[in-house]
Amino acid sequence: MSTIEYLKEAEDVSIGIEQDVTDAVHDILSEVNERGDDALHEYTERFDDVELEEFRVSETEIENATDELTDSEKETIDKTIENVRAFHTEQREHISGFEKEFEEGVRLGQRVVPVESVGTYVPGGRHPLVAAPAMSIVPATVAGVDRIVTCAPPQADGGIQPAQLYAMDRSGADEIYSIGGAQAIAAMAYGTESVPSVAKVTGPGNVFVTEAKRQVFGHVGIDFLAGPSEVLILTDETADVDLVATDLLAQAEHDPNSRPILVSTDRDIAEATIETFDEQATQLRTEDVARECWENNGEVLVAETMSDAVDVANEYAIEHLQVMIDEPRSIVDDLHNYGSLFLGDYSPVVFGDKAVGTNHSLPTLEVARYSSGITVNTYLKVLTHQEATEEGAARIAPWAAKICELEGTHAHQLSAEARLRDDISPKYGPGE
Ligand SMILES: NC(=O)c1ccc[n+]([C@@H]2O[C@H](COP(=O)([O-])OP(=O)(O)OC[C@H]3O[C@@H](n4cnc5c(N)ncnc54)[C@H](O)[C@@H]3O)[C@@H](O)[C@H]2O)c1
Ligand SMILES: N[C@H](CO)Cc1c[nH]c[nH+]1
Ligand SMILES: [Zn+2]
Repeated sequence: MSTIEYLKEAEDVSIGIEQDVTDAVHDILSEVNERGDDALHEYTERFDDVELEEFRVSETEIENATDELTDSEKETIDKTIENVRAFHTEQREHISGFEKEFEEGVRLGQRVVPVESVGTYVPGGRHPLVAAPAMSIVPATVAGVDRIVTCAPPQADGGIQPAQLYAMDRSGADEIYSIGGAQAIAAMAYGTESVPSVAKVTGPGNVFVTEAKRQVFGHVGIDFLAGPSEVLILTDETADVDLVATDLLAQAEHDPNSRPILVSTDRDIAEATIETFDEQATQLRTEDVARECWENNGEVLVAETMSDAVDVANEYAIEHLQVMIDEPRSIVDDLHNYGSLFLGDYSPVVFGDKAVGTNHSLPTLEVARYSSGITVNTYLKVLTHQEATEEGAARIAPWAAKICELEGTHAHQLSAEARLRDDISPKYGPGE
């Protein structure tokens, strides 16, 4: 049993999505499915406050966005895309097919092939996230996906924010649409007059986007649920309180529904962080959202021992797990539920969010208990195959037939028995 004490506890500890969001999203999905572009126009006016003639972004708009950026801005974005490509290319090299003779005359194997078409959502409501296109689109290009469709919400002028649009194009999107929220997920899942349907929808977003992905799952594939950002920082008595507070704020500013959590083995550090968080928040241009988030969802826990703290981290199965203790590597083997792990004072979440090359599209809502974040695997299928020679088949047929007999699957039994050969097949049948 872990011994922990809450200095600050979120009032509503439910990690689920509220029923009113579920209902609203259900309506949006049904309307887009039934009425296509007409519904997209209505929702874009209602939620994004713009009227659009075309959802598809033209080559000219992409060129204009590119012209609006300075060389240095473009180089910065290119560098992030390059880093994400390098990391995911390495990842691809560690996923392989194989074929092997498991029994004489029976070869079994697997091939790794890309999903044919994907739709990637790029968040852009509060902040048009500029590194986000690389995170969803680049791994799809590395996997070899044939058709990559991508959507981001329109800004006040009706277009996608220039730096974000540039990043979507440079990351390798084939088709870019200016559509946000649940309606974008619906369009990519069901297809409309303007937007093609795809086999799998991926990418993070707010609660509406996340719930929409949950509801379209089955009709199309999804990556996993990647909702409002979360961080759990684990500290001991050596932590630098200023850094801890800064890094909590960095996720709190994302969304009022974000979850910034501190678990410390040292009470003084925990109390000082609460004070410092408050002081630093006043300096932020994003203070309102960060405070609302901290007020509703911020948590501070004191754990008696490091082992208790590790148990708490595993129970939370948080999106970003930041370890700011004397020897961060000493507990790595004990940590097994997280989206991505950040070790030491010099590896803040923002590096993974924006720059180093690991993926920032990560599971939230305790989904890290069963899923990892976006990897090249997200866009691949592992397809198995088998080939037996006549002799190999004759060796397998008896026991396949026997299993069928036990089940009563008669046609299966006959299919197996059609491959028996008196000279090879071992004896089988009742009593043998
Ligand atoms: N888990 C991850 O990997 C990850 C990564 C990046 C970002 N994020 C999260 O993405 C989110 C981005 O959220 P955002 O809101 O800024 O952008 P967003 O693009 O996810 O959502 C904006 C859209 O939400 C829709 N919307 C807004 N209010 C609505 C309402 N009342 N009803 C129905 N639809 C509505 C609008 O259509 C709008 O276009 C944040 O929560 C952030 O934490 C998560
Ligand atoms: N922290 C987010 C993942 O939850 C990713 C991100 C992108 N830009 C800023 N943050
Ligand atoms: Zn972030």
